[in-house]
Amino acid sequence: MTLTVPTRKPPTTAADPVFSVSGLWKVFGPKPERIPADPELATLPPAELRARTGCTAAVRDVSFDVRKGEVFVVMGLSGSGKSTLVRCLTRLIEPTAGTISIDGEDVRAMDRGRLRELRRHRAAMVFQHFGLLPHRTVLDNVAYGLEIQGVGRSERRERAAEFVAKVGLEGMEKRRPGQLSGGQRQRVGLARALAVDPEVLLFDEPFSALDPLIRRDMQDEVTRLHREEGRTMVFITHDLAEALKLGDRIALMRDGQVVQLGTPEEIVGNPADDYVREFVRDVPREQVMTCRTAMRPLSSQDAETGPAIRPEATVAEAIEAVARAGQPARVMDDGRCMGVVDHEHLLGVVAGVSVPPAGSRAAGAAPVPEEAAPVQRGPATPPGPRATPEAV
Ligand SMILES: Nc1ncnc2c1ncn2[C@@H]1O[C@H](COP(=O)(O)OP(=O)(O)OP(=O)(O)O)[C@@H](O)[C@H]1O
Repeated sequence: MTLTVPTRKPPTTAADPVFSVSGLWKVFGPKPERIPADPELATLPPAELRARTGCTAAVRDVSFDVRKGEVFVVMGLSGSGKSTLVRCLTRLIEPTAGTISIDGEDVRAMDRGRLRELRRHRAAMVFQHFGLLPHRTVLDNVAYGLEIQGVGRSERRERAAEFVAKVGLEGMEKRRPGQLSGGQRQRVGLARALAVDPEVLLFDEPFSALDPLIRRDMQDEVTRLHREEGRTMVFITHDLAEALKLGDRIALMRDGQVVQLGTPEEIVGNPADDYVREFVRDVPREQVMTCRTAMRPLSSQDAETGPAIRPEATVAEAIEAVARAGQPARVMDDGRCMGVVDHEHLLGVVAGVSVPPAGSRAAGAAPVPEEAAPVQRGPATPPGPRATPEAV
């Protein structure tokens, strides 16, 4: 797996939730309400639940917050419940049980008018097939969402032109969707969603139909827009590399449940169970783990000199700095030395083993494996995408 993860942002710490979801269920099938209400049925494995009740629990007792300004990725294999979960947020699918709020307002209590307002102004969905209007120009397609909102013609054309430029389509305003490539059409859809200035953008696998190069371009575009605008985004994907690249936090789903919710670094560095461990086993750890995790405390034997590196720099960047300098790097935050990254600890992160702090063990002693069982790196059948051997 090749990952082009830029230096990570510091983790989002703002507690402000935009969406707040608690105990959410969506059950498809006859008399769905009885499933969450009955402790015995609620805990049946999916196949048994289907056999006994004819129901599928697409979302099972899920709770999470989406924080202001973060990219929150919902990730999982096909059928794990990602689309159902995200559609429940704006009630494009009606939840069976649980609570959802946006900025503290109860979404399940909203009437039709309020729901329409929610979907048009506050939480716009960007679909895989953008549904562009074929007979309208690029500019008019982008202006369409504003037209629905009742914005006047000259203002909406002005705003649309601004967003056409923002997604890199300047000069193509007069073309029709049929005269654009797949990637350009995606950009039009993105501009249309951005133009209505929603508080949250919900992306449903928007790039999965694109070829890999255009896909990478679009991922970079989303990263850039997010950096420039700080807009809250919920992003569905089944692609682990995409999740790690875009997500501030990732909710990893399996059979309707969130099996782990955390930063990419938490998920790769500290998988919650064997399923997650298997999922992330081929991730190039040095591109996800940061100096914050790899550093050891400063010791009295450390030299006063050496390169300085930020805590959120990736281990890959630290390896380069340490290799160039030929000595450990100091992890600096606001002029303060938080610790040191040396070649031993950096290698420990890459190998997936934890190395005790300098001075706490005899020289030459072996590093301590993270798990009791030896770390296995041989081929297996992971549930997620495979890495190419040369990329690992
Ligand atoms: N309308 C429906 N009626 C019955 N079952 C449904 C319905 N919609 C979804 N499901 C089932 O709910 C489960 C979750 O589906 P969902 O589409 O949310 O998964 P997903 O993770 O988004 O999958 P994909 O990546 O393939 O889109 C699946 O088992 C699916 O078959």
